[in-house]
Amino acid sequence: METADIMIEACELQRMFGKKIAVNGVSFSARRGEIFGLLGPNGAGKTTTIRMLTGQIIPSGGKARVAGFDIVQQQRELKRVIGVVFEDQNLYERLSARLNLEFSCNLYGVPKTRVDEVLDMVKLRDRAKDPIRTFSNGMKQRIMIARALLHQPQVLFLDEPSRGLDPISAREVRQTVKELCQQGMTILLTTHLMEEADQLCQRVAFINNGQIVANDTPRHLKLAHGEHTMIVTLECEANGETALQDRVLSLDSATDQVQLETWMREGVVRAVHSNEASLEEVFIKVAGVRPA
Ligand SMILES: Nc1ncnc2c1ncn2[C@@H]1O[C@H](COP(=O)(O)OP(=O)(O)OP(=O)(O)O)[C@@H](O)[C@H]1O
Repeated sequence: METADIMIEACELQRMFGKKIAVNGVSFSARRGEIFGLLGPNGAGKTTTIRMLTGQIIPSGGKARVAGFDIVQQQRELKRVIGVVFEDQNLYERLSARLNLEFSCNLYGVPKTRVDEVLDMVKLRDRAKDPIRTFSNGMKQRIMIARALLHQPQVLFLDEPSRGLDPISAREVRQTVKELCQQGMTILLTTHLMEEADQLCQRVAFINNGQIVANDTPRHLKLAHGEHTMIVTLECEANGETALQDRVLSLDSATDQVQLETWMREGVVRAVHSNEASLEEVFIKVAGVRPA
């Protein structure tokens, strides 16, 4: 991997709050154009990690660079290259989407011509004139993302982007995140929704009790830690009628393989499906706790 392609590099990051260790030696890296997911249950240390990487709090130990800038020594440069969306939706409800964004342009010295560009990026230009209070929560979230993109950051940080959203709104937000990634944006998001991470992220790190317990692509994690099973659909006779029944067999068990061969010989197998482990199952196995 070219060093220039590493957009986030965290090395042994640590953060104490009094005697409590919220983040305990976290190391990972994310490449340009990648969606990297930091996954873990409540209190795992996800938000604290993001707050350090975005220069909002100072680490108690360790180092990190974002887009090449040291998160402690080069905060001014850092702020120029990152966009951040935290959970609370602090938009002006009575103002239109456009005025909300123009207000931020004034604050950050960005030309107002940029507003239409970011509205296009989140596919809300047709709603530009409408007051925010008429927007769904998902649309509000996309306006927050648009606002974070005004100054053309290279790395976008999203803390629980679909928390509190209904499934349709959450899907819209995920679509926006995917499109931004396709345009080359590097995105670090936190989530406790394993399904969301599986759909979106090229790489994920599982975090629990302030420590990373696994870090890989969702596919590799599922292959390495998931159980290898298949679902066999059998045709059975019951009370003179034919019924279908699903049975789960382990791919790693010799006994189960013999069983499958027997069913095949008997001609009762209707279908065989591979049964991939979910990321949630892998998290529980690796971290020893539920992600949510
Ligand atoms: N300002 C603070 N003062 C004291 N303790 C804190 C502070 N911020 C976070 N913590 C503690 O640090 C730990 C990690 O919190 P953090 O918010 O990073 O977790 P999280 O993974 O983002 O959880 P959630 O999904 O609930 O937001 C928790 O035990 C939390 O109570």
